[in-house]
Amino acid sequence: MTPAVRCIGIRHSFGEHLAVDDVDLDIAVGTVFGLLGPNGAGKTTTIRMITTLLPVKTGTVEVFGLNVTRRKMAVRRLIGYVPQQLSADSSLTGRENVALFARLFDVPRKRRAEQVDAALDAVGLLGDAGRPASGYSGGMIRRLELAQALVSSPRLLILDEPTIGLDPVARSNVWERIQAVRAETGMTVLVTTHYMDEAEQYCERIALMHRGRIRARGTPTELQTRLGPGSTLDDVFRAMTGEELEEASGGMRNVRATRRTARRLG
Ligand SMILES: Nc1ncnc2c1ncn2[C@@H]1O[C@H](COP(=O)(O)OP(=O)(O)OP(=O)(O)O)[C@@H](O)[C@H]1O
Repeated sequence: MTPAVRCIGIRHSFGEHLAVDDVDLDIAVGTVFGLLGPNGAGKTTTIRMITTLLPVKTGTVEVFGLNVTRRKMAVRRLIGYVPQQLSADSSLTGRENVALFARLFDVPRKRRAEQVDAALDAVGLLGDAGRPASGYSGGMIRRLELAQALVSSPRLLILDEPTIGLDPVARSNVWERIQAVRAETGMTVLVTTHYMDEAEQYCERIALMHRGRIRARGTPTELQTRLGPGSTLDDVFRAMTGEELEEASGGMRNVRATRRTARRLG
């Protein structure tokens, strides 16, 4: 069966810096796939190539068998994308925000109102849809962004760090919504995260990325079993890279990224 995503030998450089280095990925239709790694591993750059936002200069990317370079517009129609940066407008209501995306993504006019409400309902925001997003909590904003991505009924949902900066309750709430929509629609989900516990709990398959390369892949259990009983994904990461995840994701960059998110949600 044609996979939802296939990357073969993709590379991307920013100047001299090789951010994505010979990455192969195969994501089966209907899977929740986690691309894991610390800040700066190359996860966002990989995702931006899959979503057609960055050109694929080396290697090949296909989404449901469509080449992202040759069939850019067709690929975009299949994808719902929740980026790390703020994509909701705080001056608009929840419903207006989702309606804007419905227009952007060419949801047929006749079906728009119905699909906007269905997307808001799927993320548990129908009751708050008439309020300006400026009054939403961080978790509600993330769920609103999820509704924006879902309104076009994508076959592939891509989420870049969907729960960064959220408290544990809001984090599990976002995940429950993602899982419910997935169960109902059979949509494929590609998610990046550096929360290993979330990957263990919610992802069926994962790839561990570090310094531009995939260092390990498999189901969470397969990866943990390779190291022996009681191992966590943090242990796997350490064994693959020789570094602590904390160390690898530490420093100013991490602080800046967290602050950026906190500001955006605050
Ligand atoms: N526009 C850019 N210009 C220059 N360098 C960049 C750019 N975007 C990313 N990089 C660099 O490429 C590398 C990979 O970044 P990327 O954002 O893909 O990592 P990431 O795993 O998604 O981490 P994060 O969660 O912090 O975004 C990093 O070293 C980063 O500094």
